[in-house]
Amino acid sequence: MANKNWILMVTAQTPTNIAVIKYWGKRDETLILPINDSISVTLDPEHLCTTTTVAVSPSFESDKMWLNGKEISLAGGRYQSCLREIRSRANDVEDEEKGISIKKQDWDKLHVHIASFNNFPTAAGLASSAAGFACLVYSLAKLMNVKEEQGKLSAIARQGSGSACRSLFGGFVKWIMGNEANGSDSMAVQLASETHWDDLVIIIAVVSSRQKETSSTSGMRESVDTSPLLHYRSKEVVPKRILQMEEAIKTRDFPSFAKLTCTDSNQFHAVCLDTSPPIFYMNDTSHRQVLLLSCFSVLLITTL
Ligand SMILES: Nc1ncnc2c1ncn2[C@@H]1O[C@H](COP(=O)(O)OP(=O)(O)OP(=O)(O)O)[C@@H](O)[C@H]1O
Ligand SMILES: C[C@@](O)(CCOP(=O)(O)OP(=O)(O)O)CC(=O)O
Repeated sequence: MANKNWILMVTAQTPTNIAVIKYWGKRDETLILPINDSISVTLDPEHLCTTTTVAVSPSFESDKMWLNGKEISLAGGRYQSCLREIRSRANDVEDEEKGISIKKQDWDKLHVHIASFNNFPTAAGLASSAAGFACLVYSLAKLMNVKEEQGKLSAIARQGSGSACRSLFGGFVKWIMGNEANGSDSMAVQLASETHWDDLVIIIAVVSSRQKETSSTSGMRESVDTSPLLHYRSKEVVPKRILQMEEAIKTRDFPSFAKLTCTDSNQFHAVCLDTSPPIFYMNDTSHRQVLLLSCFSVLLITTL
């Protein structure tokens, strides 16, 4: 690696996912382990998605990241966890055309530059962290020739943002909460592929592009600490709903799918109100939309 005049790049695109049985609450904040299973639908990549380019070069002096054109700090534990986990699984990379040969052991000394763009509002309740961290992990894994299967990669993306583990798969996806203290069994699995339910159309109505006042991370922390309803929900309600939702997806039973989705979303917002001080994610426009759409018997999957 004496020659410093080379650069190797990988670009990937990852869609966001919308939870139909929601994740809200962690049992481990560092490893990002949830208090209940969740199920989501991954959107088509051409709609709401993240595009991330990761590059490596011997001339880079430190790891750096730009989000939507602005440099952000990689110091946070979440970015560091993803980088560390992927680096520890890196393999040899050969690019004969460019005359590049990176040995497994070189990856610890090389730095990466990351540029990521969301084609939808960031931190506004449309799961930008899901698409963002899934895309980051996927593109880094490609760059470093990581050979793990998708489930293992989902467990790494989970350490960036919980919902990100579900965006590693298309179609209908379940995040199994797992029981192990080290998080090894907390990962996403695909329930059904993107072609399973072709006539299901998801409409995303963006009622505000403004950044949420309470991030999901701090919101769920406050709910875990103060909401009795959340603990009832995670133990008594979600396990049954997960089974019912899996059945509704398997049999393409739209009335059940729609009812479960709306009921779960309403309970999620009820938990937010039960949190002290209460969290308000819906605004007047979203309330009016939910009412209007229920009049037309159409399903609106509320993202938050
Ligand atoms: N493309 C990206 N690459 C890496 N990190 C990202 C990307 N987009 C967003 N993030 C991270 O995710 C954070 C936003 O996460 P947050 O959970 O608050 O909002 P959201 O994911 O848009 O909404 P929600 O999860 O509530 O639906 C950003 O502040 C940033 O740290
Ligand atoms: C309401 C949700 O969208 C919350 C998503 O929360 P995040 O995955 O963004 O939270 P962190 O794990 O702290 O990054 C429900 C869901 O996607 O299941």
